[in-house]
Parts: sequence; structure tokens; C-alpha cells
Amino acid sequence: MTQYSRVSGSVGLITLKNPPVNQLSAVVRHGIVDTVQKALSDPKVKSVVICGQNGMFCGGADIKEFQTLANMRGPPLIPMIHSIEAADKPVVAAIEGGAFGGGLELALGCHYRIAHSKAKVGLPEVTLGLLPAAGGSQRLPRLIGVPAALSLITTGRHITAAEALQLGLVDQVADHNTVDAAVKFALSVAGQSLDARRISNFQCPPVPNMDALFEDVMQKVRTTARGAIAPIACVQAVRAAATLPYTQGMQREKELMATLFTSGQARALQYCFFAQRVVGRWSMPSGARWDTSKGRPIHKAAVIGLGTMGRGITVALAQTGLSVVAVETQEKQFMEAKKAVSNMLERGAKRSGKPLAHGKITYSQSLQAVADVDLVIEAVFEDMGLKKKVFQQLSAVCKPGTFLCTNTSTLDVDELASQTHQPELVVGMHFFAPAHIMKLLEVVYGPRSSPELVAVVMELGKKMGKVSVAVGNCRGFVGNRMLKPYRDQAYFLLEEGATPQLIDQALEEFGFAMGAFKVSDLSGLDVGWKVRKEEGLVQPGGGSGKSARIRNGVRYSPLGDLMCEQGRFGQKTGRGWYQYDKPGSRDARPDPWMHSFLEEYRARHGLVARRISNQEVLERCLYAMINEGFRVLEDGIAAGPEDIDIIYVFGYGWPRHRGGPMFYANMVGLEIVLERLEHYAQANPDMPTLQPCSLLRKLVASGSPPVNKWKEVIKNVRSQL
Ligand SMILES: CC/C=C\C=C\CC(=O)SCCNC(=O)CCNC(=O)[C@H](O)C(C)(C)COP(=O)(O)OP(=O)(O)OC[C@H]1O[C@@H](n2cnc3c(N)ncnc32)[C@H](O)[C@@H]1OP(=O)(O)O
Repeated sequence: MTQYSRVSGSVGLITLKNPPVNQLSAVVRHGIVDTVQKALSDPKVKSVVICGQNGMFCGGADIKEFQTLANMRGPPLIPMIHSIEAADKPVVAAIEGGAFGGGLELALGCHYRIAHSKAKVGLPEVTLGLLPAAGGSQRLPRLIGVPAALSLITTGRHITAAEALQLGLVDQVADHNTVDAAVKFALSVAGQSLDARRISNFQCPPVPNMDALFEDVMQKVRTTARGAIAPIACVQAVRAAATLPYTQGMQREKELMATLFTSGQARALQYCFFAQRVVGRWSMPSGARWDTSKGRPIHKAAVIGLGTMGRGITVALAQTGLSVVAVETQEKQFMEAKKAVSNMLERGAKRSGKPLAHGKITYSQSLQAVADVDLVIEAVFEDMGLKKKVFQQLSAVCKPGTFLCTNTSTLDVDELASQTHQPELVVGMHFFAPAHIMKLLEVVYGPRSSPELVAVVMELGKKMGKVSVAVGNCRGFVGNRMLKPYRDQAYFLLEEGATPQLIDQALEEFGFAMGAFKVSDLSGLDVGWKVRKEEGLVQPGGGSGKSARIRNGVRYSPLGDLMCEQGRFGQKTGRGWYQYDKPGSRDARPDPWMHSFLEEYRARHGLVARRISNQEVLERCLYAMINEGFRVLEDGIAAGPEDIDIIYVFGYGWPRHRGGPMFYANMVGLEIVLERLEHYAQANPDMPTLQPCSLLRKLVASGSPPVNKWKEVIKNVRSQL
């Protein structure tokens, strides 16, 4: 786990060996303590280099060890790092690949740091619900100053070696063999005084108006944290570094960490870290899996339809380096799209510092231009008739074997596949707007979709920087299917006495980026109205009598339809569930009109408004969504709870520090979720989405196992179906 050798006569070389990322598990920490001791006591050794095997310095503490305190045996990190800093021989960290979290804290304990030019460094503990508690919160501000340290520690962002050099975080950047460079450097500094190299002895560089700086940062962090506690503790820890002697600062760091470490938020965030990796190991009900299905290379792709989504998809594809044929048959849209895509590419290049990808795109107004591409993403208007026509044409035009994908948020992927000669080469790609920015991609396979195609599209998603989740085909797939009962409950609560702002506030206090009604205003009320009209659900004026609020025997709220009849489509019309200064403006303000609208509505339907508590808002909206999540699992649409949670965290603004809806249900207690659903279902027999589903009942009957054990129960439930 840790290898030791003497090189170049007098340099003790310690190599961390713990695949995949040389994480500091107990054995590695033992190894470091032993080998440092060995090097320091060997009179032939004049200086020491610490590096990691396989081109990676160290990915930090072993996150798996955090699951139980019992796992955390072995030498603790803090004294281990202190003993390195206190050594009387120079210790040099040779950073290849990356130094993250405890890995960077280890490097900060060394007297010198040399990084490869392609290496990255960072303190991402905040993203795991923690803070850099092996001295990182105290050493980093002393080394690079308070503002820069605050920026790194509160965001957890990874920075390049070049930025690290500029900040003074590393001493040298090497273009070739970093370990060789570090050994050479170690030889050159052997015997030199180390007094000025021990960061814990430094004073933080003074900051003018320090109180104002911390107040300002704290306010910003509170706004963006949406209830997460780790970013706040990070600011408090850095403040301790700036105001207290090192030993007291370390004490504060320890206290803050103790609170975070055992918090539910840290558990949720660490679950998300692993869940994100679990969804990459996709599987299909047929038994096809990520490790047994091989894709084939895609050299040239096409996008059909250059509306908002098509433009974003074109940009995302071009940024991967692929050749892209962008097709739009309508002249006006074609000209506008060319300009818009070009602007988006320029903005992207500026943001990322990567070269422009203009040359990768060819534009055409004819579908014939896609004849020789390997993969097509159709992104025309969300209309089954139109999409079917496009798929028939694509099937005729494209070379045999071309993969055909549809960007759709709800439509039946199998129905589209049946329009082509090779339905096994069709999948859905549900992008989220803006498609070149949003991280989530739902990859929707049908019963006939080939695993090869799923492998290709999952890989393509990765190249586009997306978190791709493979899901089965059903109405709304995973994300939008679960959103429906959540939204329905929000509407029903309005009928029963709530206001849009009361509901949104409860959801935003829970941690959602936006409440249900603000989201509805943003995406446009007319979108759902069109779908409901096509489904025959809309009655003019909202209908009358008892049947006005029932469709197919199930409770229905015509509130959204009535809003649309009034032309209140949301932000785009300047009026929706809220009012806006002008059409297109984003600043939502409560609209007094809503009050009389709702009063009149309730009076017409004989409804008596009652006081709705935040708790009821959360229970009804979230538990209805969670219940649908269990149905999704039962139906085999998602392979496991991790898939659902990652979809919600990356695509629907679910607060990451609450781990996703299914993890959250587990945190609340499945028996509590079941009991509350039963309660609400009894009170509302016309709302079948509140009837607890059988998987939830089975899980509770099985003793409410933790999320990572649900798959066993799911397997049993499915085999009984
Ligand atoms: C008193 C003080 C107590 C505690 C102090 C704790 C401080 C810490 O160090 S907390 C940990 C901080 N470190 C991180 O947050 C880094 C997490 N890792 C990453 O960001 C990335 O893995 C990466 C290092 C940048 C490498 O990325 P990539 O090359 O894309 O590989 P991945 O697919 O992400 O990971 C590969 C494989 O490694 C597992 N893994 C990564 N880091 C850790 C880790 N720190 N501990 C345990 N395991 C780790 C990861 O889960 C993947 O394995 P799978 O089997 O595929 O899940």
C-alpha cells in the first residue's frame, strides 16, 4: 500500500499505492507513518519525496471509510501530517494527476510541492458535506491568502497546476516526469533550513476590512447553499484561520468537522458521490450491462431541428470534437440558429478556455445531408405526428446501421422506433434545457433497443460532460413521470387554501432551486395545456359541476387550464402564477390577482379554504413523488434508487444535500412515509397517486433496509409480478 525506496543516493521515495486513486485508507496511513519514520531515521537520507502510483498523487481520505466510524481505524491524518511538517529533512510532494482533499492536505504538510502541468488540485470536502479537517482549512489561507482559500474551500472546485502556481499553492510545475523533477529538487534543498517552509507557522496574509469580507462571503454562501451546512462551516473554519493562532484554529476546525461528520447532509452528499458512479454502470432488464456491451466509434453526428433544444445539442456535440451536420428546413429558423449556435460556441470557449469548435459544424436545410452520419439526434417540435414523419424520412435517407435518437421529454420512444427499418437502433435522449449546459441526460431504451446503441449513447453523453442515466420507456420516463404527482399535489393544495408563494416557499426552504409554481412560470404553462388538450382533459371555462374536478374517476385540477385561458403562460407573457415586470423578465412577484382568482374558483366549486402548513406541502408533494419513484422501480423503468436520485439532483433542482428523493425517503424512515401516504390517501380517495405502492409496503415489511439493499427486495417484487 505504501512503497519505500532510496533513490539518487540520498532521497527517500515514498509511493502511495492504493488503486484507484491512492485514497488514504487506514493501511495507507500506516504505510506513510512507517515510511516517513524510516526515511527520517536513515542517516543516508537527506530529503524525502512523496508521490502516488499510476500517475495519481492522492484522491484524499477513503470516502468508503466514512460510512461507519468503526471503519476509521489506523493512524489519524492530523498527527501524520504534522509529523511530516515537523520533520527536519525537506519533504517534497510530487503531484501527478491530482491531489484532492486529504491528498492536498498531505501535500500542504510537505515543505515543497511540485505539480505536473496537467495535474489538478482542490479541497472538495464541501461537496461531501465536510470541510478540510486535516489542517487544510488552516494551512491553505495561511499559504495563499484568505480570499483565494475561501473561494477554493467553499466551492470545492478543482484548479489547474497553472492556477495553483499563480496562487502560490505549488512551488514548481513540471512538464515531464514529476517524480524525477521532485527528486532533483529534493537533492537541491537538502540541508536547507525549513523554518520558513512550515505553513502552520505562517500568519495569514492580512486582509483589509476582514469583517466585511467574511460577512459578504457568508451572505453569498448562505444564499447559494440552499440549506447545506458544510459551506457555512467552511467559512467559519477559514475565519478561525484568519483570526486565531494555528493551534486554536485547528481546535475550531475539529469542532466544526465533528458537527458535519455525523450530519445527515454528509451522508446524503457522500451517497450522491457514489450514486453518480453507480449510474454509469447501467443495466437493462434484458440483462445487458455496461461491462458486457460494447459501443462503436461515432465520427459524425447530425442534429435535426434547430430550435432551442437542437441548438444546445449541436453545441454540446461540437464541443466533444465530433463533426456535426446541423439540419433545419425552415429558412428563418435556419439563419437565426446559425448565428445563435456560433454565439453559444464563442461563449463556451471563453468560459472553458478551450478552442472554438466552429469548424466542426456544417449546416444544411435538407435531410439528405445526414446520409453518411453515424448517429442522428432528432430535436424537432414535441409532436408525435411530426416526429414520426421525420423518423420515416431518416430511416429512408440514412445509411444502414445509423443510430437514430429522439430528443423527447415524454413521447413514446417505441412508437417512434416502429417507424424505422431498424427499431433496435432507436433510443430516446432526454436533454434538459439549456442542452449544452444542463448536466442530466436520460437515455431511454425500449424493449428492442440494442445494448450496443445504449453503450454508444451513454458514452456520448459522458463526452458531452453529461451525467447520463439509462432508463426504460414509459410516459415521462423517470423524471417527468415522478414530477406529475408532485405538481398535481401542488395544484390540489392551491384549491384547498394555499397560495403559489406559500407552496414555493416551503419547497425552496426544503432546498429546491425553485418551487413548483416558479418552475411552471419559467417553462411555460401553455406546454402542459397543449398536452392536456390533446389528451381531451381540458374543458372550456374549467367545466362546471362535480365533474369539473374529476377526469377518468380521478381528481383533476383545471386551475392551470383556466390560467392559460386568461393568457397567463408564465414568464414569457409577464403573467403566470406570479407577475413579472415585463414579458421575459425573471423576477417573480406575488400577484394580488391570484387571490381573487383563487377565491372565486373555490367559491364556484364549493371549496372552503383552510390553513395549509409547510409540513403538509412537503409531505403531499414529496411523498406523492417518492411513491411514484417506488412504482418506477417496481416497473423496472429505473435500475435502482440511485438512478432516480441522480436524475433528480442533476435535472430537477433537488437539493443534493438531501441525497435525492429515494435517499430522502430512507432518511425520513420508510415506515413514516408509508404512514403519511396512507393518511393522505384515506383523506383523498380520489387521488390514487397517494395510495402507497406495493414496493414501499414490501420494503417496510422487510424492515426498511438501507437504499443500497433495496435491489434485493425489488428483484423479489418484480419476480412476483
Ligand atoms: C480528520 C480528517 C478526516 C477526514 C478528512 C477528509 C478529507 C477528504 O479527503 S474527503 C475526500 C476528498 N476527496 C475527494 O472528494 C475526491 C473524490 N474523488 C474524485 O473527485 C474523483 O474520483 C477523482 C479523484 C477526481 C478521479 O476522477 P475520475 O478519474 O473521473 O475517477 P472516478 O470515476 O471519479 O473514481 C474512480 C474510482 O475511485 C473511487 N474513488 C475516488 N475517490 C475516492 C475516495 N476519496 N475514496 C474512495 N474511493 C474513491 C470512485 O468511487 C471510483 O470507484 P467506483 O468503484 O467506480 O465507484
